[in-house]
Amino acid sequence: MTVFIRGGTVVNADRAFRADVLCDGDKIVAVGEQLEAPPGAQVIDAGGQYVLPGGIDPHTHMNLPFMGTVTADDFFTGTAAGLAGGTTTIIDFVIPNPQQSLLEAYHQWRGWAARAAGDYTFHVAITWWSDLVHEEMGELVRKHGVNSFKHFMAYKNAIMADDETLVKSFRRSLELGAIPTVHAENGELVYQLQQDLLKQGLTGPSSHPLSRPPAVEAEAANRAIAIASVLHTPLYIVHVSCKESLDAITRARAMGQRVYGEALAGHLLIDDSVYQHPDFDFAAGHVMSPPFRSKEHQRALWQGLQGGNLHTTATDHCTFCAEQKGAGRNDFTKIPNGCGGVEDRMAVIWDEGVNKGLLTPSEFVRVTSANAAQIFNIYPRKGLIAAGSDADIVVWDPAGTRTISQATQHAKGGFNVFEGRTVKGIPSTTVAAGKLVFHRGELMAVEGAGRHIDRPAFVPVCAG
Ligand SMILES: NC(=O)NCCC(=O)O
Ligand SMILES: [Zn+2]
Ligand SMILES: [Zn+2]
Repeated sequence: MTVFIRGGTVVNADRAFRADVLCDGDKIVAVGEQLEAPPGAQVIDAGGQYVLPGGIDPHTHMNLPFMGTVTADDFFTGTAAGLAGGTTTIIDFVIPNPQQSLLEAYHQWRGWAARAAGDYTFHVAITWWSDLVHEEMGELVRKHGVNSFKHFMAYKNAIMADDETLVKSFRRSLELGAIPTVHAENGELVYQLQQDLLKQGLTGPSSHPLSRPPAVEAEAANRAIAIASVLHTPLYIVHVSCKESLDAITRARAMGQRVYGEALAGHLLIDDSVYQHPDFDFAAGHVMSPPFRSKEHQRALWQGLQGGNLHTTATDHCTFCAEQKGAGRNDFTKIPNGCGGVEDRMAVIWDEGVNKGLLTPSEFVRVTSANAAQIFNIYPRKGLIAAGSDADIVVWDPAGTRTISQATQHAKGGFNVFEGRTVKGIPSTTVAAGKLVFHRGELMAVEGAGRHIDRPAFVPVCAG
C-alpha cells in the first residue's frame, strides 16, 4: 500500500517544516516539498494540520493478570484504542510470577500479544532472583529483543523486588546493555500503612492515597537512584507522580547520573480530590499506584517535562471494570490498581501542554514518542518522520475537538478518568506500519496486524 500525506507541517523533535510524506509498504520513503503522489496512492490531505510521528506509550498493561483478575483490555482492544488516539506503539510488561521462568512468561505474553492491532514490545519484570533469572536475562537480551528490565519496589507478598534482587538485576542489566526501570514505592511502608488504616476502620478508597504518600515514593526513588549510582547503571523511573521523586531525579541528573523519568497523563491532569467522591465506583475507578496527587505535584510534573528532567509521557493503561474494582468494596487494598488512558494520552497532553503554551509542538513530539524511542533504543525506526523510518504517522488536527467519554471510547472497562473533558487537538488520521487504521473518526484496526518490535541492546559504538 502506498500512502501519500499532502500539504501538512511535519513536526519532529528537532524542528517543524512544511513537507509531503510518502509511505511505501511499512516505511516512509520520502519527505519533502512538492512531492508527486504515485498513481494509485491513497492520498491524505493534511492541509492546516500537523504530521507527527506515531505516539509511543512506554507503559501499558494489556491482558494483565493482576490482583486476582485480568485487565479488561486485551492486546487487540487496547492497541486498537491506542491507534484511535494516535499511539501506534506500546511498550508493555511481561510480569513473571516469583519462581516462574522469565522465558516461559515472555512466551506467554507474546502469545497474548499476537492479537495486537498496533506494534508492541516488552519490558520484562524481575520479580525474584536466581541463577536461572541471571541466565534468562541474557537470553532475552541476546535473542528476544528485550533491552529493559522492570523492578516493582511495591506490591509486597506479590511481585515486589527486594534490594538483593534490585542490586543483582541492575548489575546484570549493565553487563547486558539493558536499562533497569523501577516502579518506585517502598512496598513495606505501603503494606504497614494499609494495615494501620484498615485497623482504624478506614476501609474505603479515600484511604488509598493515605497509604501511599509522596515520601513513600520518594524513598524508593532515592534508593533506586543510589543503587544505580553505585553500580554505574542508567535508570528509568516509571510513573513519577510527586515533586519529591522529581527532585531526586533532578539532583541525580545535575550530578551527571543518567536517570530518566516518566510522567503519566493521569498524574499530569487529575488531582487527588477524586478519592473523596462519595460514589465508590467513581473513587475506586481512580485507584492506581502511585495515586493521583495534589495540584502542587501536578505543576511540578509539568515543570519536569518542560525542564528536561522528565522525558516521556505514558498512561500505565491498566483497565478494570466496575465489577472488578468492586472486589475492594469493603477493603481498599483489594481494589485492583489501574486506570486507562492509552486512547487519550496524546490529546490531553496536547490540550494541556501545547494549547496552554507549556510545550511547543516539537517538545510534544519529544515527550510523546521521540524520547521513548531513544531511551529504549528504537530510534530512528520509531519517533521520527524521515525516509527509512517506520510509516507510523498521526495527522494531527489542532482545531479538532472531542469530548472524552467512556460511552464513546474504544477502550474497555466502562470508565474514563478524563470523562467529560473536551480537548482541542486530536488525530484526524493514524497510519500504522503504512496502513490507514484511523480516519476521521472511523477505526479500522485489524486484529493481529501489530508486530513485535525487537529492541537491540545498548552497545558502545567505537570508532574504527
Ligand atoms: N499502576 C497501577 O496502579 N497498576 C498497574 C501496575 C503498576 O504499574 O504498578
Ligand atoms: Zn507501577
Ligand atoms: Zn504499570
